[in-house]
Amino acid sequence: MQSALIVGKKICSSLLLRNWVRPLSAASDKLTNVEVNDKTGFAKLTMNRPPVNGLNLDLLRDLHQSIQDIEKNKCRGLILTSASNTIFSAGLDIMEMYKPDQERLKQFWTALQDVWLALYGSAVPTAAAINGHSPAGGCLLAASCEYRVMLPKYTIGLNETQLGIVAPKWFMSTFRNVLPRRIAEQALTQGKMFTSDEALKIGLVDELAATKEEALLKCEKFFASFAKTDPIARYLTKKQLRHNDIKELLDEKVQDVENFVLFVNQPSVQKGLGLYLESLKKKAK
Ligand SMILES: CCCCC/C=C\C/C=C\C=C\CC(=O)SCCNC(=O)CCNC(=O)[C@H](O)C(C)(C)COP(=O)(O)OP(=O)(O)OC[C@H]1O[C@@H](n2cnc3c(N)ncnc32)[C@H](O)[C@@H]1OP(=O)(O)O
Repeated sequence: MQSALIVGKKICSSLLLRNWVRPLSAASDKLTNVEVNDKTGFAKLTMNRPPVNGLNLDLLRDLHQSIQDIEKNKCRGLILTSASNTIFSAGLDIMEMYKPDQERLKQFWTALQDVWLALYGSAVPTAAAINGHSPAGGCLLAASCEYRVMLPKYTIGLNETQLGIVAPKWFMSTFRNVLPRRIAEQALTQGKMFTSDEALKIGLVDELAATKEEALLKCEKFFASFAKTDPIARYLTKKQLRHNDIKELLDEKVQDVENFVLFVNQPSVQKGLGLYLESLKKKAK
């Protein structure tokens, strides 16, 4: 595990200090970084896998560990964001799916399931400060949170159909939890990527912010809106609302991994992934 959890149980639950707690070790070699504001109890979980926060097995495992740690420490809010200035997350690291090692491929998908289950079902209030592009798996993470604040001039969406991929049911449930059903259906079938303005208009994000700092503040303001609610009642309400989506994946977790492995190993899918990777690399030249 490479996550830098820089808060101990004491700090998080007793809320003693005033500012964001500084990292204990340099953040540059960590895939995720957690900072807890000991005054508010809000945790900032930053993805830090340059260049694009591609969700590979290691980053997913780190994310899972960090979410669990934040949860265990009874933080009062979790803000998911990115260390990059332009990318929230490019979604799944396609290298994990292209010519894969079969055992690792299973672990990879299981790790994604675990991150989703932890984030979507988190007892701690969650928000995403989307400070860059957020396609596919990046959008999944943001949409799994309860609130989203996005910076202008970026794009977000579940673009799977454009890549010849059928998004799994739990990706779709996540979208349906945020968007009106008809808009979710159109967005998913078209594989549409929305600009920040469009995302705001359809309700995929809740607010726009000019800077990352402003986005973080807006996420904190969202958490503050729960000041007068009972945390247990709040969580049980969220839990019930999300119960069916979570149960559906839990009931089919192993089958879902098998579906994924079967799908990814199809020669046509491998060919498509190879071409897509090439196109991304050509674009970078
Ligand atoms: C019914 C049964 C169902 C079973 C389940 C089946 C299937 C589900 C399977 C899969 C689900 C997948 C969901 C996903 O998340 S797939 C990933 C989708 N992501 C994308 O399409 C985004 C692609 N990337 C981009 O659009 C741009 O890179 C981006 C806008 C994010 C950033 O642009 P920018 O110009 O800043 O940077 P680039 O030069 O494009 O990229 C830099 C560098 O990074 C590499 N790269 C980018 N994205 C990825 C990625 N997702 N995976 C791996 N590598 C990526 C890019 O190639 C460049 O590399 P290099 O040239 O520097 O080596």
